[in-house]
Amino acid sequence: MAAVIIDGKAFAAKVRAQVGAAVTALKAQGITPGLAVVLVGEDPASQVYVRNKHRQTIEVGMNSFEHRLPAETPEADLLALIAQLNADTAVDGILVQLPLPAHLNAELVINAIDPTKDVDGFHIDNVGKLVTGQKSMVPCTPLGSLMLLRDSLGDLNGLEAVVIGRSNIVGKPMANLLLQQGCTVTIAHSRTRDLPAVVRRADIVVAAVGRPEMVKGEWLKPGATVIDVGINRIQPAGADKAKLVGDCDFDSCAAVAGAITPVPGGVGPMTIACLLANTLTATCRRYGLPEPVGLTA
Ligand SMILES: Nc1nc(=O)c2c([nH]1)NC[C@@H]1CN(c3ccc(C(=O)N[C@@H](CCC(=O)O)C(=O)O)cc3)C=[N+]21
Repeated sequence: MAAVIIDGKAFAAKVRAQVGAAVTALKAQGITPGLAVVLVGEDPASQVYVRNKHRQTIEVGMNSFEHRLPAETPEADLLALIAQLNADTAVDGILVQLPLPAHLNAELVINAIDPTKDVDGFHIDNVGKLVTGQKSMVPCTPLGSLMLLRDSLGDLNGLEAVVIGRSNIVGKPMANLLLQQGCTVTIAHSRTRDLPAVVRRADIVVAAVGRPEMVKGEWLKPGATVIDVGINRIQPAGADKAKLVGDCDFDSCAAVAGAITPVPGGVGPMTIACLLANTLTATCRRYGLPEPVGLTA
């Protein structure tokens, strides 16, 4: 069996086009959504992401406010910037790029963001709302993954889903979204006994562990839908260039799965598209306008 390759790049372009059309309509009413991105320090990977976010924010017609702070920024200064962005009426969404330098308390910083502007969905209010099924801002990577799953499978009710990874930014919110969709959800992690046997039950596998090519095709139930959230830069032996791989061993998984997301070109582009979708949603809620259709959980 050869799996369908889920084209996250193309799907993300469609999401951005829908966001762009909605932004055009908002602008006709005098509203321009604004996204503020805060980057502390000079992590090279983070710089690339922040640049991509900035470019795509402009492309959909939103205002992009970038704040680059030195790595040694005191916590009080960062909190002061967040307070300023919370109060700024031109700012509808705020994202503080993670990871933060070690001297900064990420939990404290995230929870200082106005939850209605928390387009990452990491604020404790949004986490609590997601878990209890209240309207919230939903983390971008899980939201993007859910959009791809719904597009591939339609109704998810009753399906067995295994999420590998229990992080606050992917594993836990993903599991909650799938539960809300009526899936029977298992969260597997580094302490899980016999991971291959657990994965073999799954109609849906979401791999978010950060271990290059860990999930093998032999682990999968034939026909399973595989969402690979991993983005790992590896240096293949003998090659001079680093290569991007997921948490799934793509070739062996694609031979068994019914559908699978590639890396790159799968979940990654959906993450940024959903950041823009969340910024649009936050703007609509703020002005009491109808929310965009199909861009929320
Ligand atoms: N507060 C916060 N929110 C985030 O959402 C957040 C963050 N911090 N810190 C870093 C991670 C990482 N992240 C990615 C976004 C897009 C791609 C993406 O577009 N990837 C492309 C290729 C990227 C490449 O070539 O390096 C792809 O998979 O096709 C990847 C990773 C968002 N993050």
